[in-house]
Amino acid sequence: MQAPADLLALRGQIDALDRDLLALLNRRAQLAQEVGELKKKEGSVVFRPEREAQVIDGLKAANPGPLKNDSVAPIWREIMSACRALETPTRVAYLGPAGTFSEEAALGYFGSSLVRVPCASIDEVFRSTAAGVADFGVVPVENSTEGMVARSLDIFLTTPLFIIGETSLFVRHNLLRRENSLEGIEAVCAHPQALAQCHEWLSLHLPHAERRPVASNAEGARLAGLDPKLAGIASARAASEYGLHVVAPAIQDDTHNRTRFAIVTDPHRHPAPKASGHDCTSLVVSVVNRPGAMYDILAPLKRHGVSMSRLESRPARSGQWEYYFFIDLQGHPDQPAVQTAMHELRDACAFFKVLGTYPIDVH
Ligand SMILES: C=C(O[C@@H]1C=C(C(=O)O)C=C[C@H]1O)C(=O)O
Repeated sequence: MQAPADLLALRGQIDALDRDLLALLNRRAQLAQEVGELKKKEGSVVFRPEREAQVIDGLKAANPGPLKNDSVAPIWREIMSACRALETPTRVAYLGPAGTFSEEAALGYFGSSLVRVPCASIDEVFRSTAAGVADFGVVPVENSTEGMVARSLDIFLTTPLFIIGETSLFVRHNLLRRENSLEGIEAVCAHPQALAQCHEWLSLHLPHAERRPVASNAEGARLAGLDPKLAGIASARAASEYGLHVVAPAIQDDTHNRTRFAIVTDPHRHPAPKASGHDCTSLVVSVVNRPGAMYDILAPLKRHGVSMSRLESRPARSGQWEYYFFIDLQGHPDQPAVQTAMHELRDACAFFKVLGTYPIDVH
């Protein structure tokens, strides 16, 4: 049946605009190529997280609508990803295999024009990035239900890599299986964090099924694809990747479940991002255990008006100190108040390491 005339007319206008957009995007891509040539001459790096954050911030501020501001960031991340790929390939390591939330975080942050380097463990993500097999690594650092990701934080203590960005993701866990039914599931295979985040649902609906921890949720989905007695807990993308049914969607106990990821790289190959205007500086420190030690950490921040957006403690395993504190400060060391507060903090601490300074995640 012929579409009504006004629909055809509107679609005609959309087609014409798409041609204009394509021409504009190609002009943008050419400019990015020229920027790439300049960078090559200077011997400087291609990826500039602070510039990309400013591009998105600026467009959101200028957006007259009706396009929602939430749509601006993902659209321009893709555009910048495609432009960046014309300058140089971006190789990104993350906890694989295909279909993990870490992969989704990598695609959300860098856009889909990237070279995927899936790794078998968080340790391998750090190792591959340090060895130069990947330019960047994406590692989970905290979850809104389960708290910190201990393995990542432990590696941060000693890794030579530093953080140049952050991204966070709504994590929706789904029960996946070959059969579209809950009958006859003997074991649920997933990453220990996912099993923990779905604890109440599993206790209620599959009280007799074994909870089997595996290296990643995608690995659990892969195993569920091989054996009808197994189920996995993973993303909807993993379901299509492994040909499984979503037997029960969104089974996480907390509907606002979010995971925050850090983007890491080698400081010998990549400079620290310059100030973008909305930045975060991550530190790990320890103090000798004596009365007032915690006050000594907090006092310099109060004195210089620097806000702290995160304070996490982790037991030290050396026996020498009691705890390490992971601290996120709002701001960039280019700002005198932040720099002075960090100097004073360093003097008050037995151990002090800057993990990185980077633009705050823009949605
Ligand atoms: C074009 C540039 O290179 C990259 C691509 C960007 C873009 O497409 O806007 C922005 C920053 C860089 O990550 C640039 O540095 O300006």
